[in-house]
Amino acid sequence: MAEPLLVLNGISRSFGGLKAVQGVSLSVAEGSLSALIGPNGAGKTTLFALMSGFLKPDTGTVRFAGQDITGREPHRNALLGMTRTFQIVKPFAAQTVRENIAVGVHLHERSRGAALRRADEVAQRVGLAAQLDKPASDLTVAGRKRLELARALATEPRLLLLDEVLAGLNPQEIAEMMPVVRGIADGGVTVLMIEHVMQAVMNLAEHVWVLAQGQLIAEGSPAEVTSNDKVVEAYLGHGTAARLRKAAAAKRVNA
Ligand SMILES: Nc1ncnc2c1ncn2[C@@H]1O[C@H](COP(=O)(O)OP(=O)(O)OP(=O)(O)O)[C@@H](O)[C@H]1O
Repeated sequence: MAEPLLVLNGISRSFGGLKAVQGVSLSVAEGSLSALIGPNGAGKTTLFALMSGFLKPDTGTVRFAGQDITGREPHRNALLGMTRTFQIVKPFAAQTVRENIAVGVHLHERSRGAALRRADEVAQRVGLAAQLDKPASDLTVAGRKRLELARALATEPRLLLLDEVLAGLNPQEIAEMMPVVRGIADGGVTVLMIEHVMQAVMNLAEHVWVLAQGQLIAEGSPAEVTSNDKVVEAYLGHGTAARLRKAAAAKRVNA
């Protein structure tokens, strides 16, 4: 059987005395659309940085596309097909949307003309075709999120790591963005997303990993993890699962 596209084995990373990520092992299957969730400060972004080479793990290994890439620079990982987006979106404000997307295309394409033409195709995929000539600074928050997605997609990833692409969007913008993410996965790109918007996790993800205080505490389908006591407690505090069950039982008796 072919090795999964991404395999983490016992990954740990501390910052001073803080164990941000502790002994995380997981495998991402090629072609899947999955999510990494967990409370604030759980270590999700750190784990993305460890996968993609922005940080080096203290211990553990990262394998991607059949190769050991532990500690390898992000640029080399992008060439191999792993690209991440960032929570804080920073486009080149004075440049047009087309030029910003072309920056991503240039990973594999030297010709300026070809990169700009390819940018138009990528913009189409994320719903930015009408904004191509605008400076990036003119985009709304939702537009900037789409641009961040487009720049990543322009590098032609096999694995796309999305760090909260829905954060800061209103419910309508979230509803409009979800099919874009689905479309990218349907187009053959393996997607792993960090996401706090549970509606998106429930609707999009086939598989979910839950991180709390640097450790994986659960994994499974969205329905499985959201009904897991450990997960409820990680989000809402110790004893919550029991309290919720008690409240639900009392409600049934009173009904
Ligand atoms: N470069 C760093 N130096 C020191 N501490 C860091 C660094 N990066 C992250 N941390 C700490 O590591 C822990 C995990 O942070 P991380 O950003 O990975 O969490 P997260 O799950 O992505 O949180 P959020 O959902 O709020 O974005 C936090 O306590 C954070 O303060």
